[in-house]
Order: sequence, then structure tokens, then C-alpha cells
Amino acid sequence: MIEFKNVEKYYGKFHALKNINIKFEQGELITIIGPSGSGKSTLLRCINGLEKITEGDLMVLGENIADPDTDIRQVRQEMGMLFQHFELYPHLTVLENVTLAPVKVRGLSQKEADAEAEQFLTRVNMWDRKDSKPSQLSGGQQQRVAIARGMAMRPKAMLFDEPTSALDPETIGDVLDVMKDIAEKDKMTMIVVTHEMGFAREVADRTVFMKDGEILEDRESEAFFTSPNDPNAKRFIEQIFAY
Ligand SMILES: Nc1ncnc2c1ncn2[C@@H]1O[C@H](COP(=O)(O)OP(=O)(O)OP(=O)(O)O)[C@@H](O)[C@H]1O
Repeated sequence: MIEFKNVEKYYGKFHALKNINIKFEQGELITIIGPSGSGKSTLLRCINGLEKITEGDLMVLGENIADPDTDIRQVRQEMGMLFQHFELYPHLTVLENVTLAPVKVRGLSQKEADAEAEQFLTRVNMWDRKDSKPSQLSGGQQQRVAIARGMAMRPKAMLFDEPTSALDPETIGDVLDVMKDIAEKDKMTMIVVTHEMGFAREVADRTVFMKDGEILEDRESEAFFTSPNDPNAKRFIEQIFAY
């Protein structure tokens, strides 16, 4: 469903992605890990067109988004994206945040959108806060609402860019549990850039290790964490688990 073929990405003269070849299949949960500045966010942002690739081909949901004729808005609508900072609309309630795009973009009636929102907000344990404003919620609660908002667009895939790294430690588990539940029950394609190694190891089907713009390892998660092949990946994991 998503495939990078010989992709290069430059920011000016800086070579941010180097010869990327990788395929993500429908229903897979993949985590992307690696040191700061290794190109993880760039890779994710290329998938929904927030960044343009410089060379190569990038197939997303059957469209080559490197082709200037591709309607990127269409592709983006089918792809949920969650960032480190939960970008909820501050002036809207929780319920309004979740129903806005289904009404405006999917063309649902407010009643239909409300009914769907109840379903999604219940799943993330936030239905009882439907009338709250984002500022009245903790970071973890806001991120769970952001997940419900993403799900309400009925995306074919969800991209997560460090969804828990701005959260207080005690709320991280709730957000990861919601992500795990979606992966298991919805068989949603999920690509997650994260520093949560426990989540990568225990929940993700595959883990991709990046360094200096390259993919150095791409393997089934348990095998990767038990015995990484790449020496840089090995060092990275050892450093993280040393703390
Ligand atoms: N808009 C930009 N203009 C110029 N350079 C950029 C831009 N965005 C990212 N970079 C550079 O590209 C490299 C990869 O950045 P990216 O954010 O993809 O890394 P990352 O692995 O996600 O890092 P982190 O874990 O710190 O978020 C970094 O060296 C960064 O400084």
C-alpha cells in the first residue's frame, strides 16, 4: 500500500534520505526508530506529502505521489497523521473536534458524525469529556482525542510522529494502549516513529532502524530487538536499555 523506490530527499544541499527502498503492507504496524536527526520524521512526512521527495518513486494507496499530476489532497484525506503536539482546535469542544472533518470533508450529517464520534471517543475513553475544551485536558487525554479525530476520517493508514514524546510519563501508557487496540481490532496500517522501545518490541510487527538518512535494518520486531544485525542498531538499543 505504501512503497518507496530509490527515494532520495534533500533539504537544500543536505541529504536527508538516502536510497530508501521499503514497502509497508496493508494492516501492518511498523515502528521507525533511530537517533535524533536520522530522517525518521522526514520519511513519514514524505508519505502524506508534507515533504516532497527529490528523486525516486513513492507509491501511496495506488498513486505515485512523486508524479506532479497526482492529487495529493485525495491521498492525504485517506491518511491520518498524528504529531507530537496534539493539534486540536482550542476553541472547539472534544466532540466538535472529532466531528468537524467528517461533516465538512466526508459529507456526513451532524447527527451521523455525532454517532460515529461517540463510538470513537468511547474507544479512547474520552466520551465522558465530550463537552470539554482541549485546555481542560491533560496531554495524554488530548492525544487520545486526536487519535479519535484521526479515526473519524476512516483513514486507510495512520502515521504517528512521536505521539507520546511530549507527554507526562503517567499518561504515555494510556495512549500506547489505545494505539495497540486500534492495531489489533481494526487491522489499521500504522507507521509509528517512536522512542518507546517496549511498544516497538512488543506491539509492532516490524521495526525499521534509521541512521544518517539510511535504513540500516528492517526486521520482525522481536528478532530485531533480540539480536540486531547492524552494529549501529545494536549500539543504539544497548544505549537505550542501559538507562
Ligand atoms: N525543513 C528542513 N530544512 C532543512 N533541514 C531539515 C528540515 N527538516 C529536517 N531537516 C534535517 O534533516 C535531518 C533529519 O530530520 P528528521 O526530523 O527527519 O529526523 P528525525 O530522525 O525525525 O529526528 P528526531 O528524532 O530528532 O525527531 C536533520 O538533520 C534535520 O536537521
